[in-house]
Amino acid sequence: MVVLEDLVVRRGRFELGPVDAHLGTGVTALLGANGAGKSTLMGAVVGVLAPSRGRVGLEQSGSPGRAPGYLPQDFDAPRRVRVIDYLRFAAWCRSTRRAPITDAEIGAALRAVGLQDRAGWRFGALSGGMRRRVGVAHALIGSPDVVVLDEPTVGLDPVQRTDLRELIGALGRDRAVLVSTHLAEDVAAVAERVMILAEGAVVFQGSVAELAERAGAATVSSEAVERGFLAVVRDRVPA
Ligand SMILES: Nc1ncnc2c1ncn2[C@@H]1O[C@H](COP(=O)(O)OP(=O)(O)OP(=O)(O)O)[C@@H](O)[C@H]1O
Repeated sequence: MVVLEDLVVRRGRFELGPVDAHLGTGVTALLGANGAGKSTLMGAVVGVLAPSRGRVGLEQSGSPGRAPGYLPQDFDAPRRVRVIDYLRFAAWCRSTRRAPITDAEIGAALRAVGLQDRAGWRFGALSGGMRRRVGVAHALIGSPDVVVLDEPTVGLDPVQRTDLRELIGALGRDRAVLVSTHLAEDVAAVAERVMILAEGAVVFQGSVAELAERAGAATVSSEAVERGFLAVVRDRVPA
C-alpha cells in the first residue's frame, strides 16, 4: 500500500535514505535512536516533507485521493476549540466532494480512542494523554487506508497504552499502519514488521520474529525486541 523507492529526504545537514520499502497491510514499527530519522521518514510518507530523490507511492483501495491519516509527534490544537469542532474542521479538510466525512465517522473515531464523552470539551481542558488520543482520532477520521502514527503511546497511562495498542492492532488488519515508538512492548504487542533507522540509514527490515532472532531469542517478547534492536544498532555502530 505504501511503496518507497530510492527515497532520500534532506533536512538541513541531515540526510535520510536511500529507503526502499513496501509497507503492506499490517503494522510496521519504526525504531531508531533520537535523531535517527523516524519523523522525517513519516513526514515524507504522508507528504509533508518533499523527497529530494526517489518516490513515495500510495496505493489506496477505498476513497481515491484520501490522504494518509497522520499523528505528528508534536500534535497540538488550539486550547479554546472544542474537540468535536476541531475534528469537524479536520474532517472538512480531508473530505472530497465524492467522499465527504460525516459526523458519524467523526463519532466512530472518537469512540475508537475512548473519548466519545469528551466531544464537547475544550482541547485545553483535556489531560496530555487525552490530547494525544484526540490526535489519534484525528488520524483515523475518514478511515484512510494508510495510517501513520508518530509515537502515539507517549504520555499515555498503562491502561490507555494497552487500549491504544489494541486499536493499532485492529487497524492493521485491513490497512497499512506505520508507527514509531521507543517502547519494545509496543513492538512486541502489535507489530508484524519492523524497520530500524540509524543515522538516517535503514539498518534492519524484517519481521518481529526475525528481529528477536538477532538477539538469539526463539520467541517474540518485549525483552527479545529490545535486545534485537540493540544488537542491530550496535552491529552498525561499534562502541
Ligand atoms: N526542521 C528541521 N530542520 C533541520 N533539521 C532538522 C529539522 N527537523 C529535524 N531535523 C534533523 O533531522 C534529523 C532527524 O530528525 P527526526 O525528527 O526525523 O528524528 P527521529 O528519529 O524522529 O528522532 P526522535 O526519536 O528524537 O523523535 C535530526 O538530526 C534533526 O536534527
